[in-house]
Amino acid sequence: MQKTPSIAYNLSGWMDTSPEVRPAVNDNWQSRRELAAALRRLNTAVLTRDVPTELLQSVTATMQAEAARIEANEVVPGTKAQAERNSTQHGQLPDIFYEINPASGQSNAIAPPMHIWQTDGRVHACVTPSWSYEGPFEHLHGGIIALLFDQVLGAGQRITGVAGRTGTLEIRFHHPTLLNKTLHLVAKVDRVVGRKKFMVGELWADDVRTASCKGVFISERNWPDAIA
Ligand SMILES: CCCCCCCCCC(=O)SCCNC(=O)CCNC(=O)[C@H](O)C(C)(C)COP(=O)(O)OP(=O)(O)OC[C@H]1O[C@@H](n2cnc3c(N)ncnc32)[C@H](O)[C@@H]1OP(=O)(O)O
Repeated sequence: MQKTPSIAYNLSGWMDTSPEVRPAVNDNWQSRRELAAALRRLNTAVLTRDVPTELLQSVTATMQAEAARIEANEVVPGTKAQAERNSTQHGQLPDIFYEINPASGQSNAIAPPMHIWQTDGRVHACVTPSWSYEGPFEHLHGGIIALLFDQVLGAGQRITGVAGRTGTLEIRFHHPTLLNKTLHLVAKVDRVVGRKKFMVGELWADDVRTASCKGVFISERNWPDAIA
């Protein structure tokens, strides 16, 4: 007997079908997006400027005070807790997941962020990684490429209608990937064998395929709609 997932954990509606980033569901999430963008900008600026020590110390004091103002609010830790809160302000699980995912979340300052959409039985994504994601000189870190693939292939497996967790990712890095350039990813289901979904994907910078990936995603035995 399969356990029926709570409607609150259903991620249908998470995936876009348009290359345009969807609007935030409300002013609260729009404000979070804008704050995340400011934080990314600050991080990249700090990493790429020759900043006087006094200025760094002054900005740190300001940021500590600002962090304390945010921390003074009620704690709602993680996607699950936010979905269970189920308030107008926090939206539904697909909205929350869309906003706070570490690879694609528009409202997560850690995320580049990558935009993902589905069309024609494939999943597409675009992302413009800044200097914050540098690995080898002037190029994208391989671990970040793994993150992007995990997310895109992980989203793509849902074309099968069943969620699953990443079992294996195998990445081949063909060429260095430039920073500060819009990259495109594409992924599709190669085959499904029992609970295993075999995914394939590619990362492109203009007309150069800089990396390719094979992934195996494995559905849980009893909870097909469980989160990724
Ligand atoms: C719209 C939403 C978009 C969301 C995108 C999110 C993308 C991000 C996804 C993630 O990052 S998930 C987090 C990283 N992954 C994990 O934390 C997974 C940790 N590992 C596990 O939970 C379990 O090991 C796993 C669920 C992967 C497998 O456990 P099972 O107990 O279900 O597997 P089982 O041992 O019954 O084996 C089932 C089949 O899978 C195969 N298998 C098991 N582990 C495997 C593995 N790791 N890689 C490849 N194949 C594997 C196994 O050989 C077998 O094949 P056969 O049916 O042919 O015999």
